[in-house]
Amino acid sequence: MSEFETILVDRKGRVGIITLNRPKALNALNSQLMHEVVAAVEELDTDAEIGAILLTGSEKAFAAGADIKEMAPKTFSEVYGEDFFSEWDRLSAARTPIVAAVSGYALGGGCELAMLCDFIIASDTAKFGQPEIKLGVIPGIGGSQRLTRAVGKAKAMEMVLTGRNMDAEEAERAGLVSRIVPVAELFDAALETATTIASMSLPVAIMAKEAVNRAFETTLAEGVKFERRVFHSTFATADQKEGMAAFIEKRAPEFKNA
Ligand SMILES: CC(C)=CC(=O)SCCNC(=O)CCNC(=O)[C@H](O)C(C)(C)COP(=O)(O)OP(=O)(O)OC[C@H]1O[C@@H](n2cnc3c(N)ncnc32)[C@H](O)[C@@H]1OP(=O)(O)O
Repeated sequence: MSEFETILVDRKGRVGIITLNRPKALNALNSQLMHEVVAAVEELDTDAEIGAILLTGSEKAFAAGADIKEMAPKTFSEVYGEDFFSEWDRLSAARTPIVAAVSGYALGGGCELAMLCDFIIASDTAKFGQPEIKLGVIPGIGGSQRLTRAVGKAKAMEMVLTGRNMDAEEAERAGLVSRIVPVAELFDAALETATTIASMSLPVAIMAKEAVNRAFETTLAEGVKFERRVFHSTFATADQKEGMAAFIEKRAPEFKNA
């Protein structure tokens, strides 16, 4: 695994763990951190030994947003010219399931990074928000789109226009997070979830992820048709044979990721 300065990368079994590590800046997402997270995800994504990725921050902050100090002096020609923040889009191309474990602040780019993951497990101290408007800008890493799809127009519009934060309970009620756990249990709970995902057949997990994501990109009829075709494809895997044989023989499956 490559050497990184703003993140820590570790492995537990088949789970790749990326921990944002700029504690003094509450994990503010500067360019170096962005390059490193994207590189680490891409590296883990192409590693056949990895079946799930866990992305987390510190207890106080998952990430307090894009780095305001780095961004402040930039000009229009610079941000437009370099298509500033477009590098984050590469996370959407990852096929391996990515779980975000969020404690404390997930604001602006931090909330957007969590939403770039496949789902979010939150601690009871988590706070989500898109406060960019208070800085005279708007979300730029997909927040206006992903937050709206996650929580609906009314809540997303209020948050984006006022910069109000949501606590973990509101985020769970609104559908932004899959569940809340006590802060002391967050890492273990998220790792257990990621380990469960990594214990499944990787090609089938990738197909399942692709099918759920298709719901955001297409009509219901097209989405159901896509799901049906991918479901049919699972019968081309050895793991479908193994999974069903294991059930019938009353034993645990031994998936070969094939
Ligand atoms: C523009 C786009 C597309 C996306 C964005 O993400 S814009 C940024 C959105 N985020 C924010 O506006 C949140 C900014 N941060 C805060 O409001 C506060 O830091 C806090 C409420 C999250 C926490 O407040 P607290 O008093 O507990 O801590 P601070 O003393 O304010 O912060 C500690 C340390 O971290 C630096 N910091 C925090 N957030 C950022 C950031 N987004 N960018 C750069 N630096 C950040 C903060 O300046 C302080 O460092 P110094 O003591 O060295 O100033």
